This record gives sequence, C-alpha cells and structure tokens, in this order.
Amino acid sequence: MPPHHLSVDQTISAQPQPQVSQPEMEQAVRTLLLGLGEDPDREGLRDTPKRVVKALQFLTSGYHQSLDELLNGAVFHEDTDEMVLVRDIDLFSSCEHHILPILGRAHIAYIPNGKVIGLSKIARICEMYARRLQVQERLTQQIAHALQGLLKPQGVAVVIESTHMCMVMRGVQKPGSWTVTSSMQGVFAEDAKTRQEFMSLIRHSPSFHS
Ligand SMILES: Nc1nc2c(ncn2[C@@H]2O[C@H](COP(=O)(O)OP(=O)(O)OP(=O)(O)O)[C@@H](O)[C@H]2O)c(=O)[nH]1
Ligand SMILES: [Zn+2]
Repeated sequence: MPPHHLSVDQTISAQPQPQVSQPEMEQAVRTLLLGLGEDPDREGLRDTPKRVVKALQFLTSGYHQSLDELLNGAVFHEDTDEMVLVRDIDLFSSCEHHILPILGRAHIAYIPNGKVIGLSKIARICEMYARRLQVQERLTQQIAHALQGLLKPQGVAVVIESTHMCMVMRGVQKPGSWTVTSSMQGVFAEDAKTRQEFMSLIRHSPSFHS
C-alpha cells in the first residue's frame, strides 16, 4: 500500500529497514550518471554515488525514527490552558514526486489539556516527518495528528509555508511561489476566534532574531 494510504498510527511508527544493499544503491546512482551522459569514473564523480546515497539516506532518515524515541519522555503534566506556539521552524523536506527539496517553515501551536511537551520536541516531530518523501499536505497533517495523539490537547494548529524546488528549478519554473497548507484540529477547527488568534500570532514579526 502506498504510504499516503497508511493510517495515522502506522505513519507514526518507524518504518522497516530497507532490503536493498548499499552497493546496489550506489550502483543505481552510477547508472543514473551514465544515463545523463556523464563519466562516473572521472575524478570529481568517483565518490558521487556514495555521497548521493549518504545524502538521500540522511534526508529520509525520518523513516527510521519513532515518536517514542524522539520524545524521550518529555511530556509533562501542567495545569495551563493557554496557547503554546512555536513559529518559524525551518523546514527542509523532499517532494515524493521528484525527490527535490521543499524549503520553508512551519508554525505549530496547541492548547494544552493537562499536558505540555518539551518545546524542542515540537521541532523534532516536524523534522522526523520532513525527513521522509512527502507532499506538503501530508506532512502538515502528520505533525498535527502526532501532537493530537500524544497530548490529547484542546486543539492543534499547524501551518506550513514552503517553496518547492520542483516548481522553481524545473517544470512550471515559478521561483516566487509559496504553498501554504494548514491542519486545524479541535478548538482551532471549531472556534474561529482561537483560529484567528493563531493566524495573527504567526503573521506578527518577532522583535528580535537570534
Ligand atoms: N499537492 C502537492 N503536489 C505536489 C507537491 N510537491 C510536488 N507536487 C506536484 O506533483 C505534481 C506531479 O505532477 P506530474 O504531472 O505527474 O509530474 P510532472 O510532469 O513532473 O509535473 P510538472 O511539475 O507540472 O512538470 C506536480 O503538479 C507537482 O507540482 C506537494 O507537496 N503537494
Ligand atoms: Zn516535486
């Protein structure tokens, strides 16, 4: 079954280890280079198959992570019901259609319901799903569903703003285009005022940059 048909629970767990060996993967890159009319034995390309495989493995390393592992227990009981927002999280993913970069940022908020999560873990959850072959819509949903499942909060809101290199460097070639996707759960879906508060907080520019 293709990954986009997996249930949320299945997408949350780590994927099985690949059945293809490292040399087989490197050989495939060598074949690609040959097909492109290159000489894979010239000095500059000699280690390229190895490098490409290593780079792709890093960029898809999210398949081998699990929420349990990255959370490291950092969910705490806390009696607060105010919105928590981590905005402007740098995001680097790869589109599943072309294996080209998706570059952008994510804004992730939730309203607690007795539990809070370590702030860095919000960015780590985002990274785990970004380091897989993705479409932006699914990435957005997976992050929202993961937080919803972990914290059972009053609501979760995720907005991702990205530019897709497959639309910039090739194909339709639209460098200025941004794709904005959102997933609103719980009170963010039900209550327009809460949603508006979130939207205005992510529009506001912070007064300093670290
Ligand atoms: N919905 C969605 N589409 C995406 C995403 N990333 C890439 N795409 C699109 O996936 C589509 C694939 O379309 P195809 O016609 O099969 O592929 P293609 O010939 O390379 O298409 P062009 O990019 O239009 O040249 C394109 O419209 C891409 O813009 C994404 O994150 N979400
Ligand atoms: Zn693409």
